[in-house]
Amino acid sequence: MKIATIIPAFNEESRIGNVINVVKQVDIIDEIIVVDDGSIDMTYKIAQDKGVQVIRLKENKGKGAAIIAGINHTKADIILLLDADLIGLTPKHIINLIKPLQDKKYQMSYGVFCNGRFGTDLAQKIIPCLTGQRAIKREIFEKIPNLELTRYGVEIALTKYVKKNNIPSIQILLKNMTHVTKEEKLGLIRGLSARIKMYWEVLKAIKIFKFYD
Ligand SMILES: O=c1ccn([C@@H]2O[C@H](COP(=O)(O)OP(=O)(O)O)[C@@H](O)[C@H]2O)c(=O)[nH]1
Ligand SMILES: O=C(O)[C@@H](COP(=O)(O)O)O[C@H]1O[C@H](CO)[C@@H](O)[C@H](O)[C@H]1O
Repeated sequence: MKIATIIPAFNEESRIGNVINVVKQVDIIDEIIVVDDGSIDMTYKIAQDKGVQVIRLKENKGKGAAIIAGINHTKADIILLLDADLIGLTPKHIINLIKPLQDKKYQMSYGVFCNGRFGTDLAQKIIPCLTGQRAIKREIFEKIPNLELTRYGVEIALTKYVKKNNIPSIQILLKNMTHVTKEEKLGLIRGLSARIKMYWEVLKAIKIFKFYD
């Protein structure tokens, strides 16, 4: 089974290189696709210089659209989604996410931070489905309408669909991992505002995808 890693990235110039370096160490990964979602920093150039496939969206269309743009660029059977701002990612984390699908026991795995940092651990303990670290069979994406419109709601849409259709999925603990928060990226005020916008998009996805309930 072909495996493609898709990394949606919006203004991640100082973080994306580390994530790409780790993915490149995992030899079961056939493709690495970074989707630059309308960044205004050097995300595109840094990813390109790492020698991976980079898709550049002319304007920011949101995480859901970025992921779909990446999926439309590959024929891989298994899609590994990773955020561009991860801290502590190792090849073992990646293999642990992919193995349940390679063994054909599950069609989706989703990673939950633990022993990383209190804040990000807690956030994912409270709402484990809000995680960008997932391995998913490609055909699942093809069955969910309008994923490209979900922005930060993409994880909700995926989770709802999998639950609604009793698709076997498994939670994978991502030990000693965390990610850079919006406040750390943008400062307190802009970070908080971006967080509120994110949770609004998540709530909209819960409402839109209600019929998957
Ligand atoms: O409009 C957006 C917003 C976010 N992202 C990417 O989606 C991932 C998760 O976003 P973010 O880090 O903001 O979410 P958080 O992990 O902070 O909830 C990161 O790789 C972002 O660069 C994106 O591609 N487009
Ligand atoms: O962990 C969380 O509470 C949120 C917000 O993380 P930040 O503190 O803003 O980095 O991030 C999760 O939810 C997002 C929306 O579904 C996903 O895009 C992230 O991948 C996920 O880490």
